[in-house]
Amino acid sequence: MRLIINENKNDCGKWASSHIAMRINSFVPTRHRPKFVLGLPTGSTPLPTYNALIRMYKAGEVSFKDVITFNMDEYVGLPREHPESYHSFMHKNFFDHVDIQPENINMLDGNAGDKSLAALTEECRAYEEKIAAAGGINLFMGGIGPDGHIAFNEPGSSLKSLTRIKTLAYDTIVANSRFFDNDIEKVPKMALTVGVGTVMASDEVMILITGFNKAMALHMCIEEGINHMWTVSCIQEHAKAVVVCDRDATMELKVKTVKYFEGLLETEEKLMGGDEERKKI
Ligand SMILES: N[C@@H]1[C@@H](O)[C@H](O)[C@@H](COP(=O)(O)O)O[C@@H]1O
Repeated sequence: MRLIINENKNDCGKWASSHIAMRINSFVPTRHRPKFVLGLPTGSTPLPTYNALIRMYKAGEVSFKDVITFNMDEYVGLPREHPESYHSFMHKNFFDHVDIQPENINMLDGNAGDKSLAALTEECRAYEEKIAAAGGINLFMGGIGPDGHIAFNEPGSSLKSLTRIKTLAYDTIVANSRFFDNDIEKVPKMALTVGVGTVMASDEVMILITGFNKAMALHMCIEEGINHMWTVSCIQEHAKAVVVCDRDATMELKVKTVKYFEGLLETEEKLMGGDEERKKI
């Protein structure tokens, strides 16, 4: 696993966006996977990345014309047009500003069919099937909750889980109430989410972790063992995982850990030259 420590969240956005653009631009289509497949998160953490990607698109540095996206999660029962639905979030903050083809956007429908358990379960099954039909995911970008959840894989989630319905942890409901007038009653209590196993099946995982309130989660992800109570820690087992964090999020890490990862980057820079070359590793 690589840990890229940036000074602040905007620098994280710059690093993550140029990493995504580099992967899209160097993608070679195959019969099995004709288009680049990108997994995407919502939340405040990826906003600097989305903003930077939009700038890069406008500057002609990257195009999403041949990119298929799969979003991580969606609330159950929240109307698609609701300003806090992840559907609205993604269009407002990213899709509406780039050249992605609408038919290449995939998002879970938290109002599928008659919203019965059976209909929602079928929605999740079909989502996994769609990912497989696209050839699997090249790069999954994710954020985390303060409790270390990835997508909506709350503490205790199976590390082999696939896309399914999840009941949200109380901590997550409280954390996300900031988007619902700070009223926990207004926060949906269930969501559809890709599983830990879905994220782990992608070719590469990039997790963004910024802010003091994520410091304990970063510590559990980097310095402790794999644990279903901090589902992001699963990426220790991924063959190609990169965590992009800011200085604030490192506050619970040992000085030695920080210096170790910073030293690795410095050495890579010396040996490999420019940033672009280094990121291809
Ligand atoms: N389901 C989403 C997660 O996928 C996201 O990572 C998290 C963090 O949000 P923020 O980046 O705003 O802290 O929010 C929600 O819980």
